[in-house]
Amino acid sequence: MTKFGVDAASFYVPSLYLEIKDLAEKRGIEPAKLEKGLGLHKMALPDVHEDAATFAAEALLKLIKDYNINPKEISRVYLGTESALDAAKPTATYAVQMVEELLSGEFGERSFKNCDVVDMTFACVGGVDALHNSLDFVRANPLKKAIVIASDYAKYELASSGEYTQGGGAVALLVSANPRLIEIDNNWGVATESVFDFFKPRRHHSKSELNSAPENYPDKIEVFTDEPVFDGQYSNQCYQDRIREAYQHYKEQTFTVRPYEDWRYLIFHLPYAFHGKRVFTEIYSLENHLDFSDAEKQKAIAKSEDYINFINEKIEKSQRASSEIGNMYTASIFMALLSALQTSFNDNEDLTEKEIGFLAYGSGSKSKVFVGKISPEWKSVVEKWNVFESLKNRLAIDFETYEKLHRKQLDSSVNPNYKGFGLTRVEKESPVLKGARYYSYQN
Ligand SMILES: CC(=O)CC(=O)SCCNC(=O)CCNC(=O)[C@H](O)C(C)(C)COP(=O)(O)OP(=O)(O)OC[C@H]1O[C@@H](n2cnc3c(N)ncnc32)[C@H](O)[C@@H]1OP(=O)(O)O
Repeated sequence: MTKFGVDAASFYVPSLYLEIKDLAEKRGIEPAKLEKGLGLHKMALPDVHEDAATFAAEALLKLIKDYNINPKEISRVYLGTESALDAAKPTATYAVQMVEELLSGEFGERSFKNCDVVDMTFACVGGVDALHNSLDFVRANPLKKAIVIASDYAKYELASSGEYTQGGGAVALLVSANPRLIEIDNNWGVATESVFDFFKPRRHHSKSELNSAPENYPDKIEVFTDEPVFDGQYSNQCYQDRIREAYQHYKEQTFTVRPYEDWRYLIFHLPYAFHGKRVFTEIYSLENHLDFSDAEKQKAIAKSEDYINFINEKIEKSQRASSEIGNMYTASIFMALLSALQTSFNDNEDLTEKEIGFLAYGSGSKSKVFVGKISPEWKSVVEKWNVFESLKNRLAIDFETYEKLHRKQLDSSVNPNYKGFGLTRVEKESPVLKGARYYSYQN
């Protein structure tokens, strides 16, 4: 029987970061809470010229180059994002155009001309929705290939309780038959409930509240902001509830008992590095008939030797990249996979035929639980990544620069050696092009 899944993968993380201890010091937070309590070390930040479209374009370009893909062979580019730049024109169109123009010498003009391009939005689970959809597509059309991109900038209000869980970047996946990285099984546990744990409504702002309102804006305007309305502890609870329900749904469909025991890695959506291990205690307790009825008992389970051994074996390696990057919203779950596989690769572990369990979550809210099996050729895909080496080649910025970047008060790139895709201009004058975004590539 033909197998379907992820044939290749690439990622992009912006070159700037802020040390979490610098943020902790300025905000009067104990660094140990962030480092040892939540697993945070560095927070990736977009430079002045970067956004979710340039992140996506960088990951797409890398995928095409590293795995010798001809864009004309790609039938779909589906982008999961909750950092869309426009409420009508998909961010994916900007990313595809950037790559098309850069590669026109090699592949001719409009190499994605016959490609179906669209964005999918459901908070952090939108990338998994794009993957699910693209897998259905290749299962129905086994000779065709799709690219899924997950790209986001996780931005929170300055000095809010979300500020230390910021981050950003993108992951791109090639989806096809006979995949070289991981085959994805077609059983999906799903759980949905409409809640307000984290969302980005249209909000009324007065001009003075906005960092970058143009001169001629009316005093009260309605805008999408890139900073969410959220309730942190409630969002943790919604995440825990949805993954429990989706995991249960997965079990009902697959007639499995304690499936997580067969999974080499548990790959979670990670809003911060330690989130997966903090919330999985409930499923672990249910599966092992442990008393989870009050906070004290829950703490005891989290601190038990059995649970700590379980984390060290099945979760810890997936957290490592997150500690260095922070939240990537839609891309976080895929980066957790890259982190685990890169670590196994570096440790010379043979993962062939090993099962990987995925527990995805998007606020608002939905979870999907699904399983993959590592392909025999997985190392030929992973050898292109160098996840941890590439994260070492970034530039630390100071707290003052971070605040200015956040407030959009800077005009030129912070990284003096910046190269790659960048926003060059947003049209302000022409009535028929007002708001149009123009990008270029800097060598
Ligand atoms: C947004 C998405 O991407 C979608 C989702 O996943 S929703 C779920 C996550 N929600 C978010 O990320 C929303 C934005 N972020 C936030 O709201 C908040 O940053 C947060 C909810 C993630 C964390 O909230 P918080 O109140 O700062 O932290 P809190 O939940 O109390 O946890 C602190 C941890 O540090 C530990 N800690 C505190 N001080 C410590 C110290 N000195 N040394 C070691 N550990 C310490 C605490 O014990 C606690 O860990 P345990 O519960 O495991 O013991």
